[in-house]
Amino acid sequence: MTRHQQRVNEVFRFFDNRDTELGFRKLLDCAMDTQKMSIYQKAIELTDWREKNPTNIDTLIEKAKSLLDEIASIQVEELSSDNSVLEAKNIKKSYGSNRFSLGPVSVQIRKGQVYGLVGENGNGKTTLLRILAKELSYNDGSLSFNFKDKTTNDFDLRTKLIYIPQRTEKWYGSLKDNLKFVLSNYGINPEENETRTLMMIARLGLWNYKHLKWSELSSGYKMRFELARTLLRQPEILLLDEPLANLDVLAQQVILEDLKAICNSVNNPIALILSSQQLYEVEKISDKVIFLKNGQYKDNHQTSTEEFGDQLIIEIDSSASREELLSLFGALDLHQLKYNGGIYIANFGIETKFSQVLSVLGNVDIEVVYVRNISKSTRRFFVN
Ligand SMILES: Nc1ncnc2c1ncn2[C@@H]1O[C@H](COP(=O)(O)OP(=O)(O)OP(=O)(O)O)[C@@H](O)[C@H]1O
Repeated sequence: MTRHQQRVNEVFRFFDNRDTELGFRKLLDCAMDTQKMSIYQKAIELTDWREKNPTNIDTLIEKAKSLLDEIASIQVEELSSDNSVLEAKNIKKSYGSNRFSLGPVSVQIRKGQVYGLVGENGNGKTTLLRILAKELSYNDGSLSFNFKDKTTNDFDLRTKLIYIPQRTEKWYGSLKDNLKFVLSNYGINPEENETRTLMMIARLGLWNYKHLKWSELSSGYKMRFELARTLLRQPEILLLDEPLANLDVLAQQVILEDLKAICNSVNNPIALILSSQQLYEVEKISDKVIFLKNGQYKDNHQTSTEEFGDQLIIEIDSSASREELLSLFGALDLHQLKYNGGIYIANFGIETKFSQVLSVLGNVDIEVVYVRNISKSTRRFFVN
């Protein structure tokens, strides 16, 4: 079975389980992979129908499955993503006027992979992203790309390697017209331009916003517009600086899930590196997390053994006093209990199991807001 067929089957299961929200977004991903304008048009019509008939779920499922049948029968060209598309080796950078220095940083990423770049403010995330985007020079190391076709000029490079900064520029006119303008620069004929633009608008959840102006969009939808504009150009590497800033938690989860799915396209996979302060959300979708502290790079996996061994590290939000917790954990192999910004961080020996900690906490009458096992999360770098 091809990867395309596997993806289509997965979407069928979403509709079988009446999960039409995520299912519909995944259906649009599969439709986009076909690169067939006739399929795009049907997906666009279905999006419009769905917006006009939000409560008619049974008919939606029927219509979606019929389109899926058609999508399944189409041969989709699968692009191999075995080799890394970007390789940075021992990159170093320092700003003359500032004591800050970055690196050495080495990164290797393949298409279809998502890397999360995390770290506190001022630790070099933007600097690294801009270096990888070839927007900023570096002092030492090397940076190489392995694109599908050779890049011939700067415009070509800027199509394949796209960096979206934290603050984007204001635009004029309607959202849809701005998106159509992108494709007109690539000499796409008007009919195909309309179809590709509407398809992207549908996929990025912008259907009801397509006639709005910049000033009428919330920051979340401005970010979605930027992504639509970028994805229309079919980049191979996408570097996003803080795409989650100003989004509420739910919107963050939805956009991350969308990004992951879009980057995993069978036909046009993208290597994505995104910086964020939203540690847990980013960790959930990332293939790898890069942590920067004072410009120094930490590989989550490697550093775990060097700094923490196989300790069990637990974060607890509780109004219990330190003494109460110390006495509770007395029977377990507790190495350290720190109070950190309103929450406790407890380090236990490798013999202690998370289930034992949960059991101890569950057997007493103290208030616990949450307990989280951060032994493998980059969160432990932040709190130590
Ligand atoms: N053009 C510049 N000239 C001198 N110093 C700079 C320049 N740009 C950034 N810096 C310094 O480099 C350091 C890293 O900045 P950078 O913007 O890369 O961090 P960041 O992790 O992206 O921060 P934030 O999360 O706040 O955006 C900071 O100390 C910053 O002041």
